[in-house]
Amino acid sequence: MQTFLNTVNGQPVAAGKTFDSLNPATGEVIAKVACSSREEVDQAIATAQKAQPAWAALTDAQRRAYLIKIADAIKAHAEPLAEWVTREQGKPLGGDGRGSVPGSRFELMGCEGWTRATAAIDVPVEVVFENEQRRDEVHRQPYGVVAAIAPWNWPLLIAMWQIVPSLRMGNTVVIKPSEYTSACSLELFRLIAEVLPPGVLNTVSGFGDVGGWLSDDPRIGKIMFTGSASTGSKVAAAAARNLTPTTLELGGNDAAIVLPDADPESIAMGLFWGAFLNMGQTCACVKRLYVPDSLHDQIVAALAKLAGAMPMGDGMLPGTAMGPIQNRMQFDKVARLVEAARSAGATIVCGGQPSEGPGNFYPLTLVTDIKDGNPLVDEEQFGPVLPIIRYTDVDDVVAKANRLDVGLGASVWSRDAEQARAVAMRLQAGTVWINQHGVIHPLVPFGGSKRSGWGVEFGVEGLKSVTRPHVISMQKS
Ligand SMILES: NC(=O)C1=CN([C@@H]2O[C@H](COP(=O)(O)OP(=O)(O)OC[C@H]3O[C@@H](n4cnc5c(N)ncnc54)[C@H](O)[C@@H]3O)[C@@H](O)[C@H]2O)C=CC1
Ligand SMILES: O=Cc1ccc(S(=O)(=O)O)cc1
Repeated sequence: MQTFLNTVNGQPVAAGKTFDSLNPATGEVIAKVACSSREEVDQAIATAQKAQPAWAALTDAQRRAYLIKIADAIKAHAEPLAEWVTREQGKPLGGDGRGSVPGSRFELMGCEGWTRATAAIDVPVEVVFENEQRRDEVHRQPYGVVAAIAPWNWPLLIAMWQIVPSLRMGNTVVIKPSEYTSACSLELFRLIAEVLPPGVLNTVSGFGDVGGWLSDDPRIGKIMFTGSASTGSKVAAAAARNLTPTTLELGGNDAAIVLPDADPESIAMGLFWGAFLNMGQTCACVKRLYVPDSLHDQIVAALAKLAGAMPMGDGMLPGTAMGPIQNRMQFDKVARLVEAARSAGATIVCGGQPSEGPGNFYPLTLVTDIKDGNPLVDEEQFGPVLPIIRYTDVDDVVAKANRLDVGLGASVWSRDAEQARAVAMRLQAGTVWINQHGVIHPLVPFGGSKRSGWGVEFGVEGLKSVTRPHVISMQKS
């Protein structure tokens, strides 16, 4: 069985302790993964620190050229990487074209596309003030070593969102993948490190303690964390001790509001994938669907029809549209929330019973006759379950959408763009989509409001977030 190793200074690090990586579709052990010791974390940070000045001294054009090499390497290895993602994360291989199931190949296409798009962004020097006496320019300087801590839901894509902007702006990186998806991640990082100067991208792996050692190190110039709010708050506490600037991308509980003029048939597919992309294991998935009384039955029927048409199984098998839940912790959470809803009298329209046999398979589940306050509505399920809640009054539904302490995304669905925009403007979320949900873009800032995070990723703002401003202020006369 293959053991996946860390890469430090461009070299594999011999494994001391290892842990198992499981296939969520079968429960089988598919790989061994090195577990970093405290000394190895220390060494990875020291290596990144040593390599950083030379990396920052390259011109922006040279670093952009490295990003293109990274994109080319991803493209060249996309298929085996996609297979590892499917075996370890569970999402189906799917396709990479319009109309195909968005699975591992889609994730790899995103990794490549995001890298190329980030290489193409300009971050010009800003002249913020100029008159006859003075000129003030804002340049950007890298923070130094970025500590990146990644989750298991989109293990490669989210890691790329941390690595690529950091490198582009002259930082070096130490990244820790989730313990649930380390094999596919370490393989990607190894391939990327191969095309970079030694020490520019380094990896550590293991459990929460490894993430803790990394985020609590005073040599770290910037932390980029994606994961749960509870871990995010531990990372923030470590960052506070060292005064380390930190970006946090945490969970959400996105509301989608269908307005009474919407056409159920034409929005059903967008709502479906908005809720069930990656089996709902996506931060910016619809987690609560609010529908007007007048459209309730039509929307429920249209979503149930789509749910019934999605074959679920091992993502390596052709034709699979939906895979397993990635891990038992998440599976148990989903099962508990559905049971809580059922015992409170909710209707389980479809799904609701875990499949027999090996693997973390949980059917696509639609739940109606449920209200705000039920744990299935109020807690982020992060799985293949969607509560559908009736409403009659738009002011009331806006208040419901805004009542939780998280605010990553939200969406409004209507035939009338202006009416939808007016509702969108009242929603408390980092992004409010209209007639789509979770459709992120490499040039558009993405981040949470309230307790869904700190800061944004993507676009110019994302690049600025891995730098500090450096003001050059000149007297002219
Ligand atoms: N915003 C997002 O993109 C994501 C949010 N989530 C949310 O998080 C929940 C649990 O997902 P997990 O991946 O288990 O999240 P998690 O927060 O437990 O883990 C995320 C990463 O943090 C690391 N970590 C754990 N303890 C740490 C510590 N004390 N210091 C530093 N790093 C530490 C983990 O090893 C992993 O690499 C989900 O139910 C979902 O609600 C999960 C994945 C992505
Ligand atoms: O399209 C892919 C995609 C969309 C959202 C996210 S998350 O919200 O950051 O989890 C991940 C991948």
